[in-house]
Amino acid sequence: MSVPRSVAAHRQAVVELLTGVSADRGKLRLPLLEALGKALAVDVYAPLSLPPFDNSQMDGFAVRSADIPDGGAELRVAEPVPAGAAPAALKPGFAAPIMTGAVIPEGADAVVPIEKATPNAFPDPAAGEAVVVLPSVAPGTYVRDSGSDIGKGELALVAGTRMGPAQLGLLAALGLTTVEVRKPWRVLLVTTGDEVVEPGKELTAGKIFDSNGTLLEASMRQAGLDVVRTGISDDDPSKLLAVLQRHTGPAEDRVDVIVTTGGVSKGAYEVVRQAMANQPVEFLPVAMQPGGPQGLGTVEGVPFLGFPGNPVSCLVSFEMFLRPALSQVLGTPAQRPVLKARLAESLTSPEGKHQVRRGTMGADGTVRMEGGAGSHLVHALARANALVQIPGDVTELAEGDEVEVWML
Ligand SMILES: Nc1nc2c(c(=O)[nH]1)N[C@H]1C(S)=C(S)[C@@H](COP(=O)(O)OP(=O)(O)OC[C@H]3O[C@@H](n4cnc5c(N)ncnc54)[C@H](O)[C@@H]3O)O[C@H]1N2
Ligand code: MOO
Repeated sequence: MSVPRSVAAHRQAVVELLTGVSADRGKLRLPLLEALGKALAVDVYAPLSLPPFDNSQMDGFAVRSADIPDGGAELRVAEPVPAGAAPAALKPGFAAPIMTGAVIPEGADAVVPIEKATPNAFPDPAAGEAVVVLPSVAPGTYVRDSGSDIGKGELALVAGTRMGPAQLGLLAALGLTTVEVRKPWRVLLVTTGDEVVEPGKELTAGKIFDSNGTLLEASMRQAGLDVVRTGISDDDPSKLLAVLQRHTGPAEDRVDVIVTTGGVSKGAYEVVRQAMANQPVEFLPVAMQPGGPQGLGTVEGVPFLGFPGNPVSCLVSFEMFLRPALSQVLGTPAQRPVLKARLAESLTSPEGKHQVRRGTMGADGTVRMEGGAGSHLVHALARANALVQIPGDVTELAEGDEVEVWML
């Protein structure tokens, strides 16, 4: 019986396994929204400045600050400047009603918010000439300078950046409609087990629906991977190996990583273990629960990860090993946010095993457990928003104790 490997050592082994894969699958030009979650393939430089022109930060009056001495001044009201208009220059002695985002007229160098004007409402342009009394204002007040966010020609996003909402929003602000991203890695995902049937099919005695396929495909897609599914493999090892080998050849069908679920522990029909008998794949215990039994190696040179079959175990395996390793090797996906939280309840944990409980982080910084430690508890998993990390040397924690949580 081999000594269980630590969580950190197993994660490092996954990193090393993936480091051997060529990270460069080429580039792909996609419409912005289809690039969500993918990694930028090239540096992007700003084709224009942001803001593109000096503009007002407030609804108010654009003024020449030199026109207003300490104590304020009465100025004549000029033509209003709505957002989107190209205004005329501001004459000395005038104040132009200006809206947030509108171009600062030539000659103006500050904005006085409408709340500080007397009267504190914009005059009706149809009512003829008007005057307004304004307090003095320093040059530059409430003016958003052209290029103050980014200047034309500056580096907007560096190659490798993960395209989230903010990054895509920036590219849209720069007027871009498409972006070059790294072609995502392709993962072959195979769920196994004679007892497992596709959702939607008939559930006969002793059978259960396949939750792992959906759970892991969703996790992988969220992490920016392309997923190839084969359907559920039964308990025939030679058939399983043949399925995997269809995706390990030099052709188009070759994948970058293979992930299976189930068939890795100590039962009499461990299909994944048996299928890997002549492949450089190691089956080993990791000192973690859920996700203790793991398979790791290569099939015809393609990295292979054999996750355990329990649904929570395979999700935890993905979050603890594959997702962080991808972040490290590819730069995407982003790491899960790691927080400290206070336990809302006491708990116990098995000695010598890093336990990953599922919990809900509250707004008050406490975390409460969702369900028990069992790795079959998919309903409790669906209520959780965090993985609660309990190190292997901790066996008891009291309410209020601090724990590390990974936000899902
Ligand atoms: N004698 C021992 N038995 C077990 C050990 C052990 O060390 N000694 N380890 C236990 C632990 S921990 C885990 S985790 C599981 C891992 O088992 P396998 O990876 O071999 O997976 P299966 O036996 O195929 O399935 C386990 C469990 O999960 C259900 N399952 C499987 N696939 C799916 C799916 N696609 N969707 C939903 N549920 C699935 C399956 O029906 C089983 O209930 O082994 C323990 N046993
Ligand atoms: O380690 Mo298994 O993954 O508990 O359920």
